[in-house]
Amino acid sequence: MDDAFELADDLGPEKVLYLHDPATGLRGILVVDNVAAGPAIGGTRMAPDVSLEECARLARAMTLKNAAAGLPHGGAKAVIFADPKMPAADKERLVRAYAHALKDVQDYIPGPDMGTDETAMAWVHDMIGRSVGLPREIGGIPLDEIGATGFGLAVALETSAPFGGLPLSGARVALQGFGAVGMHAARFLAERGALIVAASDSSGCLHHAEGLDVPALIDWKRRGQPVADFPGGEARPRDSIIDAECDIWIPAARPDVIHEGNVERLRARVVAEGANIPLTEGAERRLAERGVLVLPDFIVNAGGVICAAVEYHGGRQGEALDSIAEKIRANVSEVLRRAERGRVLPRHAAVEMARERVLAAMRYRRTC
Ligand SMILES: NC(=O)C1=CN([C@@H]2O[C@H](COP(=O)(O)OP(=O)(O)OC[C@H]3O[C@@H](n4cnc5c(N)ncnc54)[C@H](OP(=O)(O)O)[C@@H]3O)[C@@H](O)[C@H]2O)C=CC1
Ligand SMILES: O=C(O)CCC(=O)C(=O)O
Repeated sequence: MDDAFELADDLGPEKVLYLHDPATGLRGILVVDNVAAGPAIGGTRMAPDVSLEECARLARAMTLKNAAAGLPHGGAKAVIFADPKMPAADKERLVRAYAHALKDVQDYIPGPDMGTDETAMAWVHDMIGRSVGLPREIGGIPLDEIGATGFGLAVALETSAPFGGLPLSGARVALQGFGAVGMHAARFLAERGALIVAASDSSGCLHHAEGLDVPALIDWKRRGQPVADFPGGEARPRDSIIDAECDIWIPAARPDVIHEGNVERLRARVVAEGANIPLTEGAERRLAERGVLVLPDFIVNAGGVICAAVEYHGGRQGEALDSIAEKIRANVSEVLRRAERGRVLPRHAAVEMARERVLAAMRYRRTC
């Protein structure tokens, strides 16, 4: 896509910036989608291969997510084109250059995303005094460390049980991605009695029909080991996660991983979208035809940004967790009730609900 205006509709994007710093090699994009409710919060992704279109779709997901959660913030997303596994000193230089490039973009508050973490947000904060998802030592609520999004996913799945979902006790769960979202979702679900029967990362997949030892696997992964090398399960190719025999499937890695070409392989009865935009529209439609309940990303993975907003406004960890539980419970019930009433996909009900809120916020703006 060459022309950013091709992305424009009635909500945004409001601003698209290309960032380039020849001295450090920084190349990046920022899409500020909509700021009607307040300055935009959204993650900064470090990855070599994200398109402008994907960044804009992720920014829109943030607009809808923040509006659905009733936060006084609009939506944005940024990408730094680079390998997140580069040496720490190079990463720090790049992230600091990125922060410097954003110093005057006051309507964007950077948060962590794939390839960035609390430390990266501390560097951004040090440069421009503005970021969320900070380490505890500088007054933050380290949202990835505490597993804010994984906690929200467990609450969402619990809430969905009476609306065509499943009781968590004994449910077999497969997770694609075992990073900040995936590993904590596994932990909170296992605590609620679920069996984690498969998990994958970028290099492989691990299956165990009787349930993986989640705390031991988390410890293993934190020591930098690939999940497939963990001794307590059977190693299989990375994408075998799609074929896992399970009741609940949780994408917690990259966008568009389930599409029309592989959707028939999914065995689950419920999909909880931990990742952002992990299923194509066609795949979601097909799953609905098969009676699979798909819980939409921007409703169920809002735990991280709710936590970030609580931190930004001076709240504490306990308040953040209470707020995540309260908002996600209310939204999942509301969306699934609307979907049932209107006989529409949960995603359509969720978009309708969030758009109503964004449009209402836009009507208060001077420029409206
Ligand atoms: N962090 C948060 O609070 C939130 C994150 N999200 C979304 O959730 C998703 C995951 O984010 P997060 O957990 O923070 O990211 P992390 O970088 O912490 O973890 C990503 C995980 O995905 C794995 N992975 C990457 N590519 C693949 C692949 N092709 N197949 C299987 N696994 C893969 C990585 O493997 P490896 O370990 O080998 O690198 C890693 O385990 C993203 O879409 C993000 O936008 C949404 C809301 C909030
Ligand atoms: O934690 C944040 O502030 C960013 C959240 C985010 O980017 C997301 O929810 O995808």
